[in-house]
Amino acid sequence: MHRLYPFPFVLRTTSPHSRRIPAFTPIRNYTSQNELTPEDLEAVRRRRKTEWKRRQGGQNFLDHLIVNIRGGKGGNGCAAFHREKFKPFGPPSGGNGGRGGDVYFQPTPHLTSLATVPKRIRGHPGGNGQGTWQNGRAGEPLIIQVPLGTVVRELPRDDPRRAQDEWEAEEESLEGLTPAEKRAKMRDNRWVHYPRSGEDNVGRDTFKQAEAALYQQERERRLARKKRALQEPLQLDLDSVEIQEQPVDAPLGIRKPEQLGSLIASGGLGGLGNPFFLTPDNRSPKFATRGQEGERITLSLELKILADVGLVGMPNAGKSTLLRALTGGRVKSEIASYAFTTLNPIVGVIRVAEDGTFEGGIEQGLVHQETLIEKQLEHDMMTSGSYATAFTRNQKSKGGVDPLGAPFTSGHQFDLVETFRFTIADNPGLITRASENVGLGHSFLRSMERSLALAYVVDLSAPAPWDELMVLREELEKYQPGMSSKARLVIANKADLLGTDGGSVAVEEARAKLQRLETFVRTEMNVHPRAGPGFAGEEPVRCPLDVVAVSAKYSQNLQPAVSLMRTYIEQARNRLA
Ligand SMILES: Nc1nc2c(ncn2[C@@H]2O[C@H](COP(=O)(O)OP(=O)(O)OP(=O)(O)O)[C@@H](O)[C@H]2O)c(=O)[nH]1
Ligand SMILES: [Mg+2]
Repeated sequence: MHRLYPFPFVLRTTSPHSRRIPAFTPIRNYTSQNELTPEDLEAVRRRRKTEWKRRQGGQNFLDHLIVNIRGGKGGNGCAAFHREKFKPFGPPSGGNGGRGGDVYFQPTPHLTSLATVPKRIRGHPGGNGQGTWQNGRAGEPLIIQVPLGTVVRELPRDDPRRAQDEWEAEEESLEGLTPAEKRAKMRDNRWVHYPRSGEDNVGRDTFKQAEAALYQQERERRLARKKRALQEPLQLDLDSVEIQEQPVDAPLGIRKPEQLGSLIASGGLGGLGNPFFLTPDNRSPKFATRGQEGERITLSLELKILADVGLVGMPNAGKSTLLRALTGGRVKSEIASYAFTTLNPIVGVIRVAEDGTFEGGIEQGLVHQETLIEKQLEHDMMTSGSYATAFTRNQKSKGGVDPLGAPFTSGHQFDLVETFRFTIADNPGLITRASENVGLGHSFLRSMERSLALAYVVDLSAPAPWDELMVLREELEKYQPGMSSKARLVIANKADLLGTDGGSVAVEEARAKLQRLETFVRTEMNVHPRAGPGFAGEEPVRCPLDVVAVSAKYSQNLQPAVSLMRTYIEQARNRLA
């Protein structure tokens, strides 16, 4: 049957020409309820553009996915009779079908994106039964690995993205047939007949009884499934890896318990062979049942990136540079002077030592260039052979003279004194009207909902950095009322660009600008905006913010920022504990 979709562009075909269908194909034959307003079209166009941007550039990071899953189909039962010399009427000997394979989700720490999870998952089918009482083999369980921190939710029955269940699919395939044709087709889908006895079977009472019982069981199963989906829809928070230890005194030769994960969709039962239908008044049943369809379920998967601190800022504020500086260049976040360099969140780990130093702060004067320049430098060094005599990271930390640079004096055995570590997420830039999905939208903010603290990053060299702050706060509030109260810190980046000529006037100006920013934050930003339904009529929440001026590019003044972040995290963790 041809279906009329409200959006012509959601139709997926394998034809290469389908890509050329413009997004705004005129839509004809529209009923009034399908009428699309220009705003709808604009919203859809923006969503598609956002998705396209997020996927381009080889970054196949995915944090939200809808998957359709089917358990494996059970194998068919067999209708056969035992044949042996001098035994003219052997007993029925058809084997049962094997059970369909179940589908499991197993969380694994090795994955960081949902990109590897297939959108359509089919369990393995069970084998068919055969003559001489041979049962079919059971379908192997299918284990799908998902990243740790995946939240699995079953889509409710009224969600348009939900795929049909097996009965709805059958009903649709029967549409337009006469009742007799429907009955015949349904019978075909459920029964296997002994050769040349189909018509004869259908007229017999024993078959009719068996058929009625089968339909009855099916109705009960369908009802039970509906009830389960309504009362206890599947909801899983896969944030721990299951570890099953084999007891140490287990006897030799016992197989290790297999780690399957969480059961998502069970396979269908195998069909029954004809011996099952043997009764006192039917000594040669010439029919068997087919295997049942596996359970069908549509799930929404969401990946929670768990970072303690999230960086929020306009494009080009220097968030990626800051992440590189804080992690001592370990995180290769891409840096470039154009907007929207970062397309997906990136998480880095900051390791803090006992005395407050952190890994990124050890090598003084480290400069974080733009990715392109850095690659060129690396290439030049590679071709000139300078790497041949260079020290490795570990050699450097043991003290000694690096042939490439100045003597390395710190001798910091970092791993020995690390006392605190936290994670920090670099995010794509947020701009005005991001909450309306302009720019890269705000979908990445989802992963920041769970951050313990947020830090605004602004460009201090911009004419009015305070305006950026207002926009950022407003967008956070529009995304989720109350979210901006998580922000604790304002990082005024690119401080190196102020007072560059060294003249006292320029330095004074720079100081005045920073002071103005601090005053603005103290007076305008310390009270939570009373936006959103949850905040109407409540006392304004006080949320004082700290301001730190840094230069991410030249790794300067980062230590105060790190110790402040550490304080927020410790406070938040204590509150949670
Ligand atoms: N002078 C100076 N330039 C900086 C500093 N931090 C970043 N930059 C430059 O600012 C530009 C943007 O830096 P990114 O780190 O890519 O900015 P971003 O905020 O991650 O940008 P998006 O990913 O597009 O949102 C680059 O050209 C950096 O070299 C700094 O402290 N001083
Ligand atoms: Mg960036």
